[in-house]
Parts: sequence; structure tokens; C-alpha cells
Amino acid sequence: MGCAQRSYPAGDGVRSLNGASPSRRAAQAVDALRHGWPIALVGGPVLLPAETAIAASAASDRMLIGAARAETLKLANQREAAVPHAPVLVRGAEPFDLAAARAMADPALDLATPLKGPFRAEPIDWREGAAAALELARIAGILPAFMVDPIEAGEAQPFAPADLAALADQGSLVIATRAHLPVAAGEDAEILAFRSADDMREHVALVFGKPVSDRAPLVRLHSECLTGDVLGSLKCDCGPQLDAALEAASAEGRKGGWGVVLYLRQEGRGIGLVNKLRAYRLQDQGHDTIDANRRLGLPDEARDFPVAARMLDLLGARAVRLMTNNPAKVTALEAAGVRVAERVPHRLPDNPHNTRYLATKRDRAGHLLP
Ligand SMILES: Nc1nc2c(ncn2[C@@H]2O[C@H](COP(=O)(O)OP(=O)(O)OP(=O)(O)O)[C@@H](O)[C@H]2O)c(=O)[nH]1
Ligand SMILES: [Zn+2]
Repeated sequence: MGCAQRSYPAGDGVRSLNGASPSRRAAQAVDALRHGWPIALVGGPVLLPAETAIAASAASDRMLIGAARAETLKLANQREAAVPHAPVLVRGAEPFDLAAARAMADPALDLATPLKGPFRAEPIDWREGAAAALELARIAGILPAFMVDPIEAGEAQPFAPADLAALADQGSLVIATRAHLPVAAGEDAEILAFRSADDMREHVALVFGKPVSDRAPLVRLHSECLTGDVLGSLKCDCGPQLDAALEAASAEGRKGGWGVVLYLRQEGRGIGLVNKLRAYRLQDQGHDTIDANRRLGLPDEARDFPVAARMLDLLGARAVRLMTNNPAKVTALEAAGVRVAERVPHRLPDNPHNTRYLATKRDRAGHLLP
């Protein structure tokens, strides 16, 4: 192989954008990554997602990974490692085939598949595109690792870094439908489902009591946790927190006020279920919840709080009493335009499996926990 370093003039690829809108290109790029198809960065290389790639004979000289993953390979400099999900371009001594690329992508495999170096970090002159591609991988819920300009990659989906903004636009979020939903916490609850053209995830709100605009509702922003909410996982405190939030919101309704539980489909603090389970494997190897995310090359916090603010706005709640132990959540919601009139602590008893998790939230993420 040994292909010469290509240069990527800004216009390269623009001709192949076919006049599609940024939101269509962004949606098609996420879809491509989920299917294992390559994307063609405008002003940059073709990138093949290592985890999902279906091109069995693909091979490349270089890979794009996150800085914290590169640090585990002793490749990131200090400045890069300070931003764990910053892009790092890595050249291998030998070309990466798909198996080698996947081993590079997934740190949870390191014990089983030792990597064959030496590797070398190279400067990236398409940095904005590189960062956008890693973010796109997070949104797609796959490992942030790409083969760069691979041979035999198949047809690529054009993607411009600026297209990413379309995925963060809350403008199109609407209440899609609403219905009465009797639940264990209260028989008079109403469920509202929200939809946005740019996001396949359907968030919901459960409202107890009568919304009255002159009274701040008691609100819980609950982030999806399939393992804790549905399966009763003891590794976190999500299940008991959800039950207690529903009870508290319902009690507020019974007292003549109103209570709201937003159920936000942002699994694993926004990295998705599969990547959260990969983080659990790393936790089993001794890493805490924050380092586990970072070693995967992912942010330890990637939730979208503006979407919660938009939902509250659609419900008519401009000020809220927020049930949380996480001051960063208060700040994020206020930054998105919702006044937090009061922070209401939302602590539940711990268990032997989640004490380290809760201690990490307290000591490293600033949660107000005993
Ligand atoms: N990536 C990752 N996500 C986790 C882990 N444990 C729980 N989660 C997710 O974390 C989210 C809940 O966030 P927490 O940090 O527990 O709490 P919080 O919502 O910030 O704070 P509170 O409002 O005080 O509960 C859910 O989306 C869970 O799926 C983990 O070990 N790794
Ligand atoms: Zn959980």
C-alpha cells in the first residue's frame, strides 16, 4: 500500500454534495456509520468506521481515534490528552486491516488482543472534519475510530463538518401526541411524546397535576438507563431515582401543583447503550465511570440539555424546581433558558455495587452527595 499523503483542497468533495441540505447529509452520514459505510469528509479524507465496517478487505495506513484512546497507546501529547475526545491521527508500522482496526478501536479488547506497534501520531490538517467525524460516531452510538482513506472501502457518503449543527437544532421539536396514562405513581398522569425531524430518539414527558404557568413545577430530567430503569441494575442509582421522581411528581400534583418527569433518550450520558456497556467492561477492569468513557475516546458527559429546555418550554414551564444532585445539570438548563428556582436534592440509598459509582460522581463530577 504505502499510499502517498493526499492533500484535501477545501473544494474537494463539494461537487459530490449533490445539493443535499445539511440536515439530510448529517442524517445520511449517521445512517452510513451505523451501516458500516464510509463517509467522505469535505476538505478531508474518506473515513471508514472501524467498528461497523462491512468492507472485509479494507485496509489503511492510518487511523483516526480519540486522544484518550491514543494516550493508552502512548501516542497523544499532553495538550491533546487534556481533551479526551480530541482527534489523533495514527500511522501504523504495517497497514491496518479490519481486525487490526477494530482492536485499535476498542480498548476493552486490549487484554485479549495486544496491539502490534509501533505507532506514530501525525499532524492533522483537516482537524475540524476529524473532530466532527468523532462526534458523528458518538451520535451514531459506535466506537469513535476510523480507517483513513482506506482501499476497498466502497462508496462514501459526503459529509461536511458544518452539517453537524443540523443535528443539534431543537427548532423542529414538537409535541407529537399526548394521552392519559395511569401509572403506579398516579392514575391521572398524562404522557406527551416529542419528535424532531433531526433526531430519531423520541423523548417523553409524564405530567402530574394541572400545568399552571404561575407556579414552577417540580421537575426531574431523567436520562435513559436501560440497565437501571428496566432491568434493575445495581451498578447505578437510576432505577430507584426514576421511581422516586415519579412518586414526588405525582405527590406534587395531589397537592394542587404540578410535577413533570422528562424521560430523555440519552443512554449512558449520551454515548448510547452499546458504548455504555463497553464502558462497563472497562469498569470491570478497574476504571471508574469517567475514565472508562474517556478511554473509549468518548466524552464522559455528552447529554443534550437544550432539548430538555425546549420540552419544558413546550409544556409551558419557564421556571422549575429541579430534582437533582448534579449542579452541572442546573447550569446547563439555565444556560438553555430555563430558570431553576430551586434545586431539590434527589438522593437514594446506595448498595454495595454502586458505592464506587456514587463516590466518583461526588468526587470527580461534583455531584452533591454525602
Ligand atoms: N457512560 C456511562 N453512563 C452511565 C453509567 N452509569 C450510568 N450512566 C448513565 O448516566 C445517566 C444518569 O446520569 P447520572 O450521572 O447518574 O446522574 P445525573 O442525571 O447527572 O445526576 P442526578 O440528577 O443527580 O441523578 C443515565 O443516562 C445512565 O445511563 C456509566 O458507568 N457510564
Ligand atoms: Zn443507570
